[in-house]
Amino acid sequence: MSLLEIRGVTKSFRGIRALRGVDISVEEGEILGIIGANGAGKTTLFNCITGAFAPDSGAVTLDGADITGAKTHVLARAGFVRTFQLMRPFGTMTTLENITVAVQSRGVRTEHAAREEAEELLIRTGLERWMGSTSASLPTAVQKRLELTRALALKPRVLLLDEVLAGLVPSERAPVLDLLEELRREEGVTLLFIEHIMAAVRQLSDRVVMMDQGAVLAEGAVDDVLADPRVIAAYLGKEYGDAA
Ligand SMILES: Nc1ncnc2c1ncn2[C@@H]1O[C@H](COP(=O)(O)OP(=O)(O)OP(=O)(O)O)[C@@H](O)[C@H]1O
Repeated sequence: MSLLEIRGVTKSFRGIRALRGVDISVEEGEILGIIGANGAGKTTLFNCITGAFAPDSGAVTLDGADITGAKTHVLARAGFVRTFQLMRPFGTMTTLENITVAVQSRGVRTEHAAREEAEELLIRTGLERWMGSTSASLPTAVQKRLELTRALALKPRVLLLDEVLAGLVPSERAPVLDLLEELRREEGVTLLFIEHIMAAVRQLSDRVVMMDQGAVLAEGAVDDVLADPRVIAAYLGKEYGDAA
């Protein structure tokens, strides 16, 4: 049994079939890259896994337990943490306050202990010089690292990243990728990430799923999927120039 199993998941929005029977299994500790053109259904899949939407049909299981349509807070307790394409830190709070709140949300801790842990995390993710800055004032690249630090503070079992590298220039991507590699090495976190930057998909993925028009078109080892003529025709042929 895989850690996370998505079976026959469908979801429509007023006649638009965003997901048409998606089957994906994810092993514990695996890093799964999810690629596909705009509108392929990637974000809707995340929404169906993390409880933002209930699927119309199909099932999602975690460790064999049915979590289909469970509420976001129940899934958060089960260890699902998600980042969004548009980041959502509390803009008027400082970086340190944001991470302290995330640490506290894991359970009852004294404010002092939570703050200490938050400081350690911010040092680890290279954000110590921004500890006192309000989150809204940070440059995009730093906000992305803050979003990842917040995810780390929640100690995820399954982490879902939605285009965490979007809007970053290549030199800004490297520290984010290093952080994700470290997460894999040191925390053994199971990671599902949606990404258009193919260099990052190649670097991080143990396996890749390519979605097209609400369905899985190809899946397997990263080199095989990226060389698959159907993937090139449906996605890479159009976008690889920009994405690579
Ligand atoms: N809340 C919603 N209401 C209506 N339609 C939606 C909603 N969410 C997604 N859709 C539609 O479902 C389809 C799949 O969208 P989705 O955002 O999942 O694609 P995506 O692969 O994540 O694309 P992108 O790479 O642009 O983020 C699209 O046609 C989209 O317009």
